Amino acid sequence: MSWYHEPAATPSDTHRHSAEQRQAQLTKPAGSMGQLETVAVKLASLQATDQPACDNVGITIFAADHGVASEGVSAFPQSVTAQMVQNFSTGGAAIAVLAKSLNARLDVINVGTVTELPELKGVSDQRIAAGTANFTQKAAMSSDQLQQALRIGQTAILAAKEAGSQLWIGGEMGIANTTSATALACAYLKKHAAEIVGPGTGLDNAGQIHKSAVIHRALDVFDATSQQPLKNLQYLGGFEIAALTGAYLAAAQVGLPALVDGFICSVAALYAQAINPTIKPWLILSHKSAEPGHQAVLRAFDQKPLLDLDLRLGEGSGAASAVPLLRLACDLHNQMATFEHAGVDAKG
Ligand SMILES: Cc1cc2ncn([C@H]3O[C@H](COP(=O)(O)O)[C@@H](O)[C@H]3O)c2cc1C
Ligand SMILES: O=C(O)c1cccnc1
Repeated sequence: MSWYHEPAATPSDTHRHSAEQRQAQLTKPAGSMGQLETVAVKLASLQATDQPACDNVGITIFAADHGVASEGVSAFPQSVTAQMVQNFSTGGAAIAVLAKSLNARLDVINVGTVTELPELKGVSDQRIAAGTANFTQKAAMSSDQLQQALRIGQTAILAAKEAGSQLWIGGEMGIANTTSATALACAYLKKHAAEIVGPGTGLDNAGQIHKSAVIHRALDVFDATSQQPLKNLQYLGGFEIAALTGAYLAAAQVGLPALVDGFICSVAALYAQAINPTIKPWLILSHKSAEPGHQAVLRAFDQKPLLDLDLRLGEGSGAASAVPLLRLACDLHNQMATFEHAGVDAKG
């Protein structure tokens, strides 16, 4: 049995129960704070505490290039992946600004840009290869490379846990990775590419038709429609997507709640869940991406994302944007008065 098949930690039923009881006693009609209530209860159960908190947030961005970029499936050139890694390091990228504003720790792991990068502040060079292979021609990566990527994700989680994170956010950067994520979603959800393909960084209609044909071709070549998540990841994935999958698996195993970002991260989480269904309780969906495929992927989780802001960036930016909401949910849970304490009459 590989490490990722080991069962996830067990959320605390005792703390879930007492958090539910506390919510019922707070000075508001029961359920009136909607998902802010349920997510606070969930965090109390996952963190096994009466005082859930998201003060210490760890963010890890995995970056890698994709061979399938050579099929012309992105509105941007492949060089942007490595350039954005530099932008993460110097603080100009959206996720860097969000992390700073949230006072969250940001770690960037280069799992496979095509170009080698100089030493950069906050960036760890763990390149598995110079990008994946073009998966319309051959498997994106070898099974050994897949194992490496999963392990890198696991190691990142151990570091986040060690640093005292109460909540972990994964993010990704990789030009053409919506093509990889869409192919993976098609393989798992048994969809045709044309049903769920989207613009990614901004393809027009013709571009999306071409992208869909490329995915269709890849799925034809590999017959990857089987429910074999590891094989699908190897054939159609990216190093950053597989690292995210490994990270979601490990987060659940070490008992670290993971706030899942948009389309690409959700696909990685979907695959983590397929590999090891026990991890399910540890995933919190942050937002619904504007990328059309996300709708279909979200249906495979039995929870509603917190936000719907038409975001479609990636980098973990949607998850980071939901952190203030989670902090508010925790404050409400921890600080509101009960009916009894405030002398407010309870429901008759
Ligand atoms: C400047 C820039 C910053 C980004 N940050 C995230 N992405 C997002 O866009 C890419 C996926 O879209 P596609 O499959 O169409 O290439 C990923 O790198 C994703 O993280 C970016 C894209 C660009 C251009
Ligand atoms: O939702 C996402 O993760 C996303 C959407 C478009 C481009 N990159 C990422």
